[in-house]
Amino acid sequence: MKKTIHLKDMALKGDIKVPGDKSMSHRAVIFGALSTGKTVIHDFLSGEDCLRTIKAFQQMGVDVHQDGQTVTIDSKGAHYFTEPHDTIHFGNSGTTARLLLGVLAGRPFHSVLTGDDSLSKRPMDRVTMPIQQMGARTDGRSNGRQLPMSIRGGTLSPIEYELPVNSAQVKSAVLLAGLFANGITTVIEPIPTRDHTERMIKAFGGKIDRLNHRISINGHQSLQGTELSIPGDISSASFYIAGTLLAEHSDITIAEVGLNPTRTGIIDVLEEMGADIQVETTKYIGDEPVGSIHVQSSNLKGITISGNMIPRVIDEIPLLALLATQAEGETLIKDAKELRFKETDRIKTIVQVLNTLGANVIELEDGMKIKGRAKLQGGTVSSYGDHRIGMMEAIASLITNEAVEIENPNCISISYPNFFEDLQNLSRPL
Ligand SMILES: O=C(O)C1=C[C@@H](OP(=O)(O)O)[C@@H](O)[C@H](O)C1
Ligand SMILES: C=C(OP(=O)(O)O)C(=O)O
Repeated sequence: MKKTIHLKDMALKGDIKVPGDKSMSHRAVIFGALSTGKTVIHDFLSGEDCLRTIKAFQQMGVDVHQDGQTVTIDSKGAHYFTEPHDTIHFGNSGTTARLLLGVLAGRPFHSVLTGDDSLSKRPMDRVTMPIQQMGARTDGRSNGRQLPMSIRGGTLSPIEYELPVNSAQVKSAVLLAGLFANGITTVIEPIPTRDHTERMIKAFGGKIDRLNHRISINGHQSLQGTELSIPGDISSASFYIAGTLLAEHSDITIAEVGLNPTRTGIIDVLEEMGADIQVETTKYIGDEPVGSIHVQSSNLKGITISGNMIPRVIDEIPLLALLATQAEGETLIKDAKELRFKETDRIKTIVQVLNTLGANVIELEDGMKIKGRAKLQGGTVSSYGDHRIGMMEAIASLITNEAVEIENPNCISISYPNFFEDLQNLSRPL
């Protein structure tokens, strides 16, 4: 399957609300299942990845009902989870795999876990190592490092664990396992990563403490079901932000989008690049700031993106690289080796795609160097089955001379099922 798109001579204009945040949608289902009583989730992201999280809990006997963007969970709590009869399939979702490993570590039954080709290549030992230290038993392919894998959980001992990789998924997995441990589990994160787990547990009546880089959680807390709404996903909003900056005479406002500071690195980086962008926090949903982003076409300049900033823009780097091809001067992205462990090796796929379109990007071990003001031609590029690469290619078509033909565009429904319709609705002839 292929999708041909060409948005040259189009501007992006108007107001939009993007679908619910993917990270928060996963976590709302997880905490709803771990809680006692009824949970109602509004504005849930009904993308393939989050549906995998729902299915996993249904397989453990939890009553989860999805009706469009509303999810209702009736749970008696984790003690009532039952051993799944069948393999649990995590599809393409790294978040489901890592966070569910944390939950299953604390359940005294056996589960067999699998994923699609991409997920089966991604490292799981970053999670199995700490949960084994806590007392879970796991084994899997490649010496236990990759899916398919099996897990038998049980009573866990608390640990103090310093993250060897800057990953919110690993942090969250250890904290979730910590809920089943006899005592206080502490995760030390040298560089802050997204903190939706820490914020959301409070909405379910849980307690978690942060002291500088140390996050501590007590085992055996009783969580209570709740009603909550999921704000728009800033990672999805970023595609339109990038498109607006690239296309002439463009001006959009994105409403009701999550503005958690661990996720707004994209705004800070774009401001440094010279973007005309304004952000306003209008309310809080639970502990999460929510508001609007207003952006207009801008001339950008190249910068260096590195260090502590990387986890705050980790999923936006495909877009930042595209923007850098049009900025004045050179952009350097470094300290971003984690990109090699995403749905694709995103350092390789970004470089490959942008160079095929006519850019000048040099691959580095931990990032890339991008020459600005390149004339992008267009052509045929694959999404490589990676939703964020596919969407970046569609946005590139705003500035390519010829059309962009995207091979395997279907993967976009992993995080944004109506992406092409929403993009079309924002596009106006110049
Ligand atoms: O915790 C999460 O919801 C996520 C964390 C990030 O992964 P890592 O924690 O592996 O960096 C991010 O790339 C992913 O899209 C979602
Ligand atoms: C890396 C991503 O997700 P996951 O790790 O959940 O597959 C992503 O959405 O870009």
